[in-house]
Amino acid sequence: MKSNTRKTLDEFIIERQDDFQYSTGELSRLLNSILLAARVVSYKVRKAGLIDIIGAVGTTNVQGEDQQKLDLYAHNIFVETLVNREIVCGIASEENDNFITIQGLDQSHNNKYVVLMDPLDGSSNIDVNVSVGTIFSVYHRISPVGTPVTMEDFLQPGVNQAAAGYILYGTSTMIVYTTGFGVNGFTLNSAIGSFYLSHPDMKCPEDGNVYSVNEGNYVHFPRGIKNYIKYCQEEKENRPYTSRYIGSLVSDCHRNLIRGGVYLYPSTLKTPNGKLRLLYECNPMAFITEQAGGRASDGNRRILELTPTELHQRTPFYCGSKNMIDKIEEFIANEEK
Ligand SMILES: O=P(O)(O)OC[C@H]1O[C@](O)(COP(=O)(O)O)[C@@H](O)[C@@H]1O
Ligand SMILES: [Mg+2]
Ligand SMILES: [Mg+2]
Repeated sequence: MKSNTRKTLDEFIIERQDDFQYSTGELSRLLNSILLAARVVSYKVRKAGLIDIIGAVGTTNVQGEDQQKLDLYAHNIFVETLVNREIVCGIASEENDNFITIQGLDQSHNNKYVVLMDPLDGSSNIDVNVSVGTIFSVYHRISPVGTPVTMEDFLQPGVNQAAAGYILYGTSTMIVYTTGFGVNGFTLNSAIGSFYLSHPDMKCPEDGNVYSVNEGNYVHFPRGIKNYIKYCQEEKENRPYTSRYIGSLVSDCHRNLIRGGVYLYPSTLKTPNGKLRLLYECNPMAFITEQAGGRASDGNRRILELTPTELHQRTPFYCGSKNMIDKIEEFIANEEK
């Protein structure tokens, strides 16, 4: 179907405005701001090899990771865009130790939403031209409007998310998001600068034959996960499964969302809480995956029901096709017997 006969994301947002709780158009404007920033970042990513945006800055973030130029560029573009559009009262980002308080042009602290984000996901793939992404999570504040945003506004369980999504800078630039009424994907026609509905009502197959895990860490994995990986590699039924690991959470989860499959980032002896961050990686990907009929777990509990205690806390993460997550939990439970 030719792009100009498809629905644009702007039209889609207006049409679905009444889905939003507290529907005052603010969440629509917030989503539009994220789209604006995504276009700017996408433009930079697509010519990363030609301009001085590759490589490390020389600083580290609160997780001790070397910050890439594109990490900070994306962080600054999203923060600037959200601040200037007067919609959020606070922002938390992987690239900032603490949350950012946005008081608003009239210093009234009247805005209602907080945004948590991973401005550039898959940083290790930036300078080798492999797909990367941006992940965002939106909550309605719990502190009173008119007062400065608080840490509690960010430390909400994932079930409270008003919206979540990711932008994938891959063969094309896409945005996939949910507001709790299903999952839809839109592709950017960069010649026109509009996102068009390309993946309506996305559904994650209950089963798949792909597993995504960094097997380089195998020796450090818990027994249950080692057993599950052996199970994936067995010559039985529709196995062995295919191993696919891009090393960008957004890209691996996007593939599994469309074709079925499972992404695993287990705890290891070195990192007992795994690597991925609960608030701006796991919660938004879990909300999207569940809304598409998949599942997301820390091996025992539903990710969305975890109660956060720190802004940058990590959690083991298993996400994807429902029956495959059930199987992983089974292997972990058997290990614990
Ligand atoms: O290199 P590893 O340890 O397998 O980790 C890869 C994972 O780490 C991440 O890169 C972490 O995200 P950031 O790039 O945003 O820090 C995920 O995208 C990816 O799935
Ligand atoms: Mg990330
Ligand atoms: Mg990142």
